[in-house]
Amino acid sequence: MRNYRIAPSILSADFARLGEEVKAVIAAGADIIHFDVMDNHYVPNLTIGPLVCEAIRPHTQAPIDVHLMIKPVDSLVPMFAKAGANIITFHPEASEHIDRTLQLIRDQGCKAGLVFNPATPLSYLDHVMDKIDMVLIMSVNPGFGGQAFIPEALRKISQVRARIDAYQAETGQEIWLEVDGGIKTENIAAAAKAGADTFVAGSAIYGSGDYRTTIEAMRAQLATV
Ligand SMILES: O=C(CO)[C@@H](O)[C@H](O)COP(=O)(O)O
Repeated sequence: MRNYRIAPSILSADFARLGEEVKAVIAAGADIIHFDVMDNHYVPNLTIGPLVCEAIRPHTQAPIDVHLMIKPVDSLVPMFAKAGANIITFHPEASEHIDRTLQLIRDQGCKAGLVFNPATPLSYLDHVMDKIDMVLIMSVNPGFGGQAFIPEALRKISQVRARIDAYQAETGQEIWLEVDGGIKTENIAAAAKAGADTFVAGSAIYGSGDYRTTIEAMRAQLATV
C-alpha cells in the first residue's frame, strides 16, 4: 500500500475560527493543511494571502500546502515561504517562466509543484520533472469548493502516475501526486487506484459533522486499494 496523505482544504473551514479548524482536522487524523489562494483574476474568486498563512502557522506542525490560483505567480512566492508555507504549487499557464518559478520556490526552501486544470495538457511536465516535488491534478475547474468530481481526471491521474513512476525509477526522485476537487469517501479509492497518493478534501471533511469519522472513513476506503 502507498503512503497516503489526506489534506483538508481550509476553503471550507469556518474562517472565523481558522486556528481551531486547522488544529481540529490534524487532531482528527489529517496529514497536511491545504491552503487555497485565489486572486479574482486567474480564477473568479478571492480568498486568502500570506498574512493568513502566517496566522495559522503557529497552530500546527503539519505541512501547509499552498495552492496558488493567481497570476502572476513569482512576486508572492517569497511572501508565502516567509509566512510558513512548506509546499507551493502553481498553474503553469499562469507563469511566464515555469522553470524559473519552480526554482524560485525551491530556493525559498519549499517543495515545488505544478497544478493541472481539467483541460491543461500534461506536456507542461516535459522539461521540468527534475524541479518538481508534487503534481496536483484538479478534478474540478478551480475557483470554488463543493463542486462535483470530473471523472475524466482519473485517466489523467493514471497518466501522471506512469510518468512519475518511470522518472522515479530512473532518478530516485520522490514526487507526490495530489488530486483536488470533489473528493469524498465514495470516490477516494478510485482516485487512489488511478495513482493519487495525496487527497485534498474541503467540503467532504469540513462540511461533515465529525472530522475524525470522515477522515477514518476515507482511510478505510484507501486501505481497500
Ligand atoms: O482548489 C480548490 C478549488 O479551486 C479546492 O481545493 C477546493 O477547495 C476543494 O473543495 P472540495 O471540492 O473538496 O469541496
